[in-house]
Amino acid sequence: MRSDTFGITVENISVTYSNAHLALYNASCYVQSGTITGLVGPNGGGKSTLFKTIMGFVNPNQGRVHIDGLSVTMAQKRQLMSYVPQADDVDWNFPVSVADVVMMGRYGYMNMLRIPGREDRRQVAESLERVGMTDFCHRQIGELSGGQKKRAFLARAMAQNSRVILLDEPFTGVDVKTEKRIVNLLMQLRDEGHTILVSTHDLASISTFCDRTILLNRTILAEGTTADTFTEENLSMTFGGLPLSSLTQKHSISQQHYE
Ligand SMILES: Nc1ncnc2c1ncn2[C@@H]1O[C@H](COP(=O)(O)OP(=O)(O)OP(=O)(O)O)[C@@H](O)[C@H]1O
Repeated sequence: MRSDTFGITVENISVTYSNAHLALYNASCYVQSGTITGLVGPNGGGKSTLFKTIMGFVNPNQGRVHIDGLSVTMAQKRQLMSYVPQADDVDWNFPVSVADVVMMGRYGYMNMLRIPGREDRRQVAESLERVGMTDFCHRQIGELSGGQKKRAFLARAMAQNSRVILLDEPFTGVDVKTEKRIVNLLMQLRDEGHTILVSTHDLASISTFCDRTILLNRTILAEGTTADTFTEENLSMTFGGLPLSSLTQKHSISQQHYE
């Protein structure tokens, strides 16, 4: 397909977990370079699985992923992608400070001893400043609010300075002001040339900041510009026949609930 181009190319990916659950089936999509692309689908629809496959944390049983034309392994080596995980995927009891977490984004640039240099410290300070977390840099990560945790992990992704940034539900549990702040940062990063893929259950805000949208329910159901893709018909297909008005309210929708 478009593996020679910039952006993320996902071709015919299927993922089966060890419990035999088929989380993704024959999924193909293209995340265009230099855009913010929203990834939308019901709970259990496979969004995190797609992120983890792109990051190389999960191995597909079929299909291929390319990031800026490179295989996942090569893209990892070149620090091409960074990941802001869902809050549930993080051990908040791990005894590290906010500054330590953000410095982890620089590990790929350090030698085995992981002694930060001047540029590493500068990038960490700048990233903390941009997410408004400088005053919290010595705080243990377990002692942060939900919104502060998201901002700390976004700062880590920014310090990594990778072209591609994946964010798994960055708005869950954050207040309106923090959501706006994160959206503004994502738009700045997009304008600086980063490629951003973001999953969210906040359907009401998708059309305000996502250039493109991918609809996923175990496979890709629709993709394209948000104006073309984010239609009542496509959303009904993805979420199983619910009216648009009920979907664009700020809540998450369980696949099982509507099956
Ligand atoms: N490690 C795992 N082992 C077995 N099954 C898994 C594993 N991780 C996820 N699943 C299953 O795969 C399916 C897809 O999960 P995934 O986390 O990718 O969905 P999601 O779209 O991110 O959901 P949500 O919106 O709730 O975050 C679900 O049915 C889930 O139960």
